[in-house]
Amino acid sequence: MSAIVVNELTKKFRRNLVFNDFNLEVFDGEIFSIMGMEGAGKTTLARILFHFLKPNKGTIRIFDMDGQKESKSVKEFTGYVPEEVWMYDNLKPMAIFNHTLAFHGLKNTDDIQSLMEYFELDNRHKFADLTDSERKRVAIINALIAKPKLLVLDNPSKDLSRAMLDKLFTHIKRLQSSEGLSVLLLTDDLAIGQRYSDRGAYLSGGRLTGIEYLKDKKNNDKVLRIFDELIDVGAFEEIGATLLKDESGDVEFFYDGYLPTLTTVLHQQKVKNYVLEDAVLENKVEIFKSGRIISERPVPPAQEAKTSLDETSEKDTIIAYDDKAFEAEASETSAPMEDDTVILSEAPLKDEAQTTDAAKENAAEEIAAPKEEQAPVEEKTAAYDSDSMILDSRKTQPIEPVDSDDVLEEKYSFKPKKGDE
Ligand SMILES: Nc1ncnc2c1ncn2[C@@H]1O[C@H](COP(=O)(O)OP(=O)(O)OP(=O)(O)O)[C@@H](O)[C@H]1O
Repeated sequence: MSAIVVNELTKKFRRNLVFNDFNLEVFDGEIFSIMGMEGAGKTTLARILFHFLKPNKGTIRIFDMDGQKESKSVKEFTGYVPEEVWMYDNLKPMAIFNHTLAFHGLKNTDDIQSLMEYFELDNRHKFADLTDSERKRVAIINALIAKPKLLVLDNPSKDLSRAMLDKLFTHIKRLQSSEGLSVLLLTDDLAIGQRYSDRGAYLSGGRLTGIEYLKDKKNNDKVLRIFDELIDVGAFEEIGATLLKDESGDVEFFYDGYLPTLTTVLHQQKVKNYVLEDAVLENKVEIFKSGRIISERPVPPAQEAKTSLDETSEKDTIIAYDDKAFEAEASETSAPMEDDTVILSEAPLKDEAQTTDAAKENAAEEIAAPKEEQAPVEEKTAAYDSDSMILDSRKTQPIEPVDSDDVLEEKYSFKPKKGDE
């Protein structure tokens, strides 16, 4: 049984088609990341999964339960850490956690203490007075103490330092092997997705592209640079190459297909001056920033047509879970960020309405409020210094108002009991 199965999901906000026949399967016990630019639809997907938003079309099954009709039961064994955390401002973390345990009928109060220590959180301040990082950690602990089978994390890197993220995923991986926890990680940071997931995919144009095994994955991603004049770009695109740069005498493609096919085309096109190099994450980021889609990997021909392969093309690049490879890539891709490539806190959407049913259904659950970001105090670990791989499509994704019946619930909060503060 899979943790999540989404079938032919379509979601639009007025004329803005966010999901278009979108399909997803997250296996039981895996960490799956969906990586996409800001505005690609990650938060919308999370809200649909938890029935806070109604899709126009499609089915959602969470551990084989109907994500919409049985959403209340689904919430009993799932945890959601939203990008923007909303909680009752006057409560201290401990009171919030005790409420959550009571809601789930659990008594594991020991977990609260150990998780607070692990995530370096104390109980001195009310929620309203916490930093964004502390609020996010409250949401994480709140989700974990309910012992979920599935955890959905929406953009955790927005408020957490790399060191804290590393702690979070160390803990998650422990739960993955001891309890079989499944995780859906939604992120606009490719490095985070690649770093922590078993499998991942890119969300673009309302669909998932390029599902990849990231753990221990050796891949074939290349960048081809051609310095000849008058190149037939179409001939390369036909075999799945994605155009990165098109200037006379300086053309670049991203290619992750079968290399002999590429060298055949190079040969046919009589290309003389070219370089084929291992791609770095930055190349993929470039593609996603530009809105282009990495083509499906072409199927290799049955008979390997061995041609005069460029020496460098024989060398595989290791992306993802191997630490050393990650560090190597991180150092290659740590170029300064462009002006428009910063993480930004998404302003809460004011045009969403709330229905009383959904509000009731989620009473006594999480979660948090938007706040100006403060610099996290945790130390950065050297391996995670490639901060530059953040995607941002703000300028191309205006927020449109939505019909009120599109939204089942925007915020979910709970009412505190007397004496909680
Ligand atoms: N309630 C809403 N009303 C109207 N448009 C919406 C609403 N919620 C989301 N959208 C639009 O849907 C698209 C997807 O937004 P969403 O927040 O899901 O993206 P995202 O990938 O999570 O981005 P971010 O990283 O900024 O959170 C955007 O174009 C956004 O403007």
